[in-house]
Amino acid sequence: METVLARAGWWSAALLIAVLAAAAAADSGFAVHMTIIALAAGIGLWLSVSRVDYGAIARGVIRTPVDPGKYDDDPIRWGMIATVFWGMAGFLAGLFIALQLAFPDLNLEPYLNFGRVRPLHTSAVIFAFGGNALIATSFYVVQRTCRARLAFPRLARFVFWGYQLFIVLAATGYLMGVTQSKEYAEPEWYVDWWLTIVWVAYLAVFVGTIVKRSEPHIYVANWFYLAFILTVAMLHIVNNIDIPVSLVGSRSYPLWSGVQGALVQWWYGHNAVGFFLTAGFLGMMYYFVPKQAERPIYSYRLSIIHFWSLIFLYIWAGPHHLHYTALPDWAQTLGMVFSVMLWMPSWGGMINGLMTLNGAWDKVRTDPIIRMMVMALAFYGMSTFEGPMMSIKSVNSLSHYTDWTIGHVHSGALGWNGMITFAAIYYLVPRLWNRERLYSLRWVNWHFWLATVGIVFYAASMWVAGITQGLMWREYGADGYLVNSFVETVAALHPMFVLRAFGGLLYLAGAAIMAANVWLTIVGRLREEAPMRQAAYDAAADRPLPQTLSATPAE
Ligand code: HEM
Ligand code: HEM
Ligand SMILES: [Cu+2]
Repeated sequence: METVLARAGWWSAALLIAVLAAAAAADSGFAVHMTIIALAAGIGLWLSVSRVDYGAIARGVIRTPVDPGKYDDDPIRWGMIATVFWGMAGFLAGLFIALQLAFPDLNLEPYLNFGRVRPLHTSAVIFAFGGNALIATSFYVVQRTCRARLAFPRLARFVFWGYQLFIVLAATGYLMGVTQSKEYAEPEWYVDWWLTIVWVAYLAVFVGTIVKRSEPHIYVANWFYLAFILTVAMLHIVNNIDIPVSLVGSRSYPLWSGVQGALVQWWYGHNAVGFFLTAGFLGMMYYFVPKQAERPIYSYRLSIIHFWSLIFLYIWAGPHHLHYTALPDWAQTLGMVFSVMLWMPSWGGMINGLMTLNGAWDKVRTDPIIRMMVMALAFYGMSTFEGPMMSIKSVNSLSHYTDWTIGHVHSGALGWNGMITFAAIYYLVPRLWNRERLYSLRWVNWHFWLATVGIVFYAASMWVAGITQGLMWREYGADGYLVNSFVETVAALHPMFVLRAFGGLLYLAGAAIMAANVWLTIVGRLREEAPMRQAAYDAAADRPLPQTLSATPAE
């Protein structure tokens, strides 16, 4: 009883503060945000005093298995659903802005114009889709590899719900025009503060679980996850130091200004790629690839070298986003040199992942989940070759500001982050819900091909668009004047923008198939289907296998 009262007291206090802040708000964006927080607190209050067991209802809806199991998997199950949901939302927003670039009439002023939906897209895919995938998989992996239940279970639930609140505040803010205009760090100061609290709780749960482990060794995936959590905390705090104009308003001014501001921003932006989109997802790779392939990691020693060299080199490479700017030349060169060196550990990681399949390569033909993992690693390798190349100043003078960068971003994002996440989801969902298998493996294969063809359309059209743009911008006539006006370059890109949107549509369609597959697995349905490549196996049964297939690999 006492705890119910105490909880109701806390929720009421939060509700009261939010209502007062909404009433005193200096601008409408802040008022809307405080109203959202008040609503969240109101729901919390209702849940803590209500006699209806909403938890049981929720568990019924998402068919939580009765057996609680050895590990604390509830927040992971929610995280899987959130990942799929936000993924769909983020891809849809991506498709929408892609269509806006091709057909500008789609700019629906003011709430759905390109300038507002673009950060909605980037935050939805990186932080909502990627972030939920990282939090959920890290909680799964750390428990299994440490043989320990999550430390601080209440805090873990706070991390999940607090993070969703962060996403809602960020997304609604962009649509209302509440932004501090720092790319990938657009939320305003109070949303930043909230994320800091959630993130520290996340760190506490993760480290707490490692501390109470019953397995002496800390598996390498946990090192990558830990580097991701710690570094993102550091980046987030330093990049967001600012002074609010009013404590009840949404505006703020950053502490850093001028070229220092630019450097801090791109130290942040680049390492968000390095630690959010790379180190965290490598944590996923180091657990799920060996698991799905049922092979140990190719070289554990290489994984340690990979880890230390990657984190040491990444942190210096940020200035490659500021070539030919007011940033001192030596700093630009430093960024370039570290970027080129970064190629090596990146490929070390890719090779380590791919070679894990030694002795299991036949699975690429029969297991579409493995196929996705291989494709993810291939795109990881491709984008970490392309990146170092683009960081070379002379290359960057062509590629910078063009769609080449956009193509580079999406071969990493769609190919590497997307594919490895889809594979992890397909691995996890049947296990988390105690299902024999996925609803359909053949649907996974459909997803694989739609996504792959979608990426090819996206990346290829953006390479062409980028190089076209770069060359047209720099073309001088004999008279010394520029040959092309800007609008001519835009017109030249139109077909490429349409092709890119088509690629996005395919990618989204694949994800929709995944959402259906995941849901049907959760509700316990199984599609009747023959295993992949059954016909080939049946045929092979009648004749001797080719030499390469029958030979047992040397251990
Ligand atoms: C259906 C899939 C997707 C489509 C159609 C799509 C489309 C787009 C478009 C049109 C832009 C704006 C480009 C510009 O300003 O010229 C963009 C930017 C961006 N997208 Fe996507 N996107 C998709 C998926 C993703 C995913 C899954 C991620 C990350 C995991 C991602 C990350 C980004 C980032 C980081 C940017 C900003 C790039 C920059 O400023 O250089 N996108 N996207
Ligand atoms: C060795 C690894 C990598 C290096 C050295 C690298 C380098 C670069 C360079 C030089 C740019 C263009 C900067 C500009 O001209 O403005 C860039 C942009 C970008 N890269 Fe990479 N890249 C790497 C890997 C990746 C990966 C794996 C991803 C995604 C998963 C990624 C995501 C991005 C994003 C989002 C941008 C656009 C930033 C913006 O302007 O908004 N990069 N990268
Ligand atoms: Cu970078």
